[in-house]
Amino acid sequence: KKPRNFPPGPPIVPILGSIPFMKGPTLNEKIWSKDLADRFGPVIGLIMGNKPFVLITDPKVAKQALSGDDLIGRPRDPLALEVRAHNGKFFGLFLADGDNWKHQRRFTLKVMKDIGIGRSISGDAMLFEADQLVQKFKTMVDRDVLMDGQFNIPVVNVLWFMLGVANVRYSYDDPEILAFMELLRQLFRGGGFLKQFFGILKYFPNLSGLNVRRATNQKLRVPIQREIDAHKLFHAETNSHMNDFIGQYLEEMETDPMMNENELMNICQDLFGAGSETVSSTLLFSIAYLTMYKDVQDECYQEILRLEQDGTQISLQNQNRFVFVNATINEVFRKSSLTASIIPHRALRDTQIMGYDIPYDTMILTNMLLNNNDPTYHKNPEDFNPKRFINDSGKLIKNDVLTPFGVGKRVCPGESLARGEIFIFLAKLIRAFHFTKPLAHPPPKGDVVWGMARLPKPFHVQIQLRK
Ligand code: HEM
Repeated sequence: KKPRNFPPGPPIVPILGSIPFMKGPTLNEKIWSKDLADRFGPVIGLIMGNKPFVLITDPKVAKQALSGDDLIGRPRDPLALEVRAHNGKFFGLFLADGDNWKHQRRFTLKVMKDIGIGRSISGDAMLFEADQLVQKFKTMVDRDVLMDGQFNIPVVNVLWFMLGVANVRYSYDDPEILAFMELLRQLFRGGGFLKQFFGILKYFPNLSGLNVRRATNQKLRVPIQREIDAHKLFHAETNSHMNDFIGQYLEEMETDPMMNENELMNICQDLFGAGSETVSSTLLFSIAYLTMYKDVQDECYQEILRLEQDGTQISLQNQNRFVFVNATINEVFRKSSLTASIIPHRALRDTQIMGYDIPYDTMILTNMLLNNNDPTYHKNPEDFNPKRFINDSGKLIKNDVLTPFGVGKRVCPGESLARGEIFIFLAKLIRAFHFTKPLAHPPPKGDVVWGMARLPKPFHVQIQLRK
């Protein structure tokens, strides 16, 4: 049964809930369709399986709803409970909620600000990785190259750098990092939030991918645990201060009873899980769009050259001066809609949105995919046009509707890190290479495959060294 005064939505039937009354061939297409918003408006009440679920399609309503405290829980995903919970409780950042989550998040944000983006040293790590990538790409020029996974190692290296192995970087053929990366990829590509509507899937662990997810998760913990142990040993032997994330967390544990090794392990898993495929996929989408829209690629290159001639090098400190490159990155976020929605939220108490009743435990999603393609917010949304993010005075426009990192109290803690990395990698690549259509394969079209997010379908390009 639908709850009383629930937001408007399609009728429901037993077991499947609203699904038979939603248009589209797949569950993803049914949920993110324009049809639902056209029929029911900005706040839509659905029943999925037997669970109440509210989809917010208006960006202003989403911003307001998510900035309060009522809707910042995370649903108790029955499949994630099997894989990540201890005694029925979630730890870390991604899946947890409540006071413990708030505490861990506050500490993580503080340390990430100190070491992640605020310090030039992490910018140096990004520049170093970007230069290695340029060297790697130089071995692939003048032929068709399959773009799939090229950015994973440099992106994971930057994360390892921040978490705790500042003096070690993995090379492109290191078997251990390749295996680690493949696990992250499997988790992200095979995942999908919508499976959680159907708790029954946990009784079919092979069919639902639960067994693979469980094994992958176990394997991911191994190198993280090794680093935690190495930090503990180093601290015990030298008693010296450690300024990377793992080191700072271990030191905090000595005085703060809410911090413990289990939380630390879960946070590290979350940072890798949320911070690798997202960034590398955005970079892949960027290469696809730059190849498709040569004029945009040329304008990025001209900006980089112009600033270089004025003495402005590609660096985190100078990031804001590269207006057109940053506008292009925003347009990649909009056009790809890598994140079609926020990660599902949960009502922590009975509450209201726009006068409708939202009962405790209701799942909440937004529809950023729809907003990103809505002509009310983005003129001619089908065009790839970075200039929509630049005003008449040549400054970057902050567009409140484009929110790839979410909004409100659970907004992505990795936004600055991600934007910094994407900028540095992309600017360095555009400076060195020209990306053109492949010779013997179909040209990229920005095609998407669904996993935990909308991910780029592998495509071919030709890489030419700029003279
Ligand atoms: C292109 C890159 C990225 C995009 C588009 C992205 C987007 C998002 C979105 C939409 C959310 C959900 C917000 C919500 O539920 O309301 C999120 C959460 C999160 N992201 Fe990111 N993200 C990116 C990169 C990163 C990076 C680099 C890191 C860390 C190193 C990271 C760590 C996290 C974590 C830990 C959460 C969960 C936060 C919580 O629930 O408190 N993300 N991200």
